[in-house]
Amino acid sequence: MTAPLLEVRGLKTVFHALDGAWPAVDGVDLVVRRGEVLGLVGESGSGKSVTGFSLVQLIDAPGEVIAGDVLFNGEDLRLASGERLRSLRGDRIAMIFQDPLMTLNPVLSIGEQMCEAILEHRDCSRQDALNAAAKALSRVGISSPETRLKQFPHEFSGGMRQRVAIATALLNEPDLIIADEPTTALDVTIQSQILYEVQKLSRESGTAILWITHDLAVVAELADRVAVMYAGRIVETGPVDDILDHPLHPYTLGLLNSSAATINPGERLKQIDGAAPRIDSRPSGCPFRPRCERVLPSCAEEDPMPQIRGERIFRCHNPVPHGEAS
Ligand SMILES: Nc1ncnc2c1ncn2[C@@H]1O[C@H](COP(=O)(O)OP(=O)(O)OP(=O)(O)O)[C@@H](O)[C@H]1O
Repeated sequence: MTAPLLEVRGLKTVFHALDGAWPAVDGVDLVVRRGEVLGLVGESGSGKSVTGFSLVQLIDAPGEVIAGDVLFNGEDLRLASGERLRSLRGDRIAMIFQDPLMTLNPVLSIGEQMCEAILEHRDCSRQDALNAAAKALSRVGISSPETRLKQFPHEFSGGMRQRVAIATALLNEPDLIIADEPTTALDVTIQSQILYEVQKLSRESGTAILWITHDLAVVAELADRVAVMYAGRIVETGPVDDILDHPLHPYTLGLLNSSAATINPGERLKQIDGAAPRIDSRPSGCPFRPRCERVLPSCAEEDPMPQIRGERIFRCHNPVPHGEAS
């Protein structure tokens, strides 16, 4: 088994409000191994993005990371200086967002900003940086890269802009990419192309990816392993095929039954009843219990601890038995 590249233990991030400090991320444990794609999946508001930003210490007030270890290559990023974090971000760890304009500067040409991203972390000539940028654009399927480098972000379509953002993220061959819903805004064909290319690139360069998404179809297509998030914690983790074949947590089963991508032709989609709780009104015990079809009296009394079954970890008092995953 490959050594973990990223190991997160007990990560807790709160948002301070007048009436208290409410946990958006509530004791998250995660492992990302070298070169793998880990899909972090869950409904809106489950805490996926806040987890991504907490990992790289990019949480601003009123948010605050208040507990946990974030070990990247063995180094605890929670203890790293601002300077050290800046040098890791964009070099060993890159981020891609749903809106590529969060990473692309609208007033600089693509070539200028890609060069800058290289020269900030590498000692090489501007011409070498430009050559590397052109190569990176070709790798994500952008033709005539030399011409494209002279253009500005607004001269690219949404899909092309996202490819540029991905090419920029890959420039310094990072060990880890944190991708937060980067294909959600794109049409399905472009989404598939980008997923395929990112998977290929990660395999070629050994880059691990934490892919944040609410879409199980993306996870099924791209990920090696999956972590399912609900109400600020990871409720189930395991290899993607095992989770899709036999979810153990009723929430994972609910997500599968409500995704067009994972049900059989002719079957009906079934949404999970109710809505995810707000961070300031989470129920005691298991936070999923008001929506759970397998709820037991003990679920109100005791928050389930993580249980390990082979490569699977889940938090549930009444997991889905084999053969009932539909
Ligand atoms: N700046 C903020 N101030 C207060 N609460 C916040 C802030 N940002 C996020 N939250 C809270 O943290 C919770 C988790 O948000 P997060 O964006 O991580 O969810 P998510 O799973 O990524 O959802 P989505 O898919 O909609 O982005 C949300 O319920 C939200 O209320």
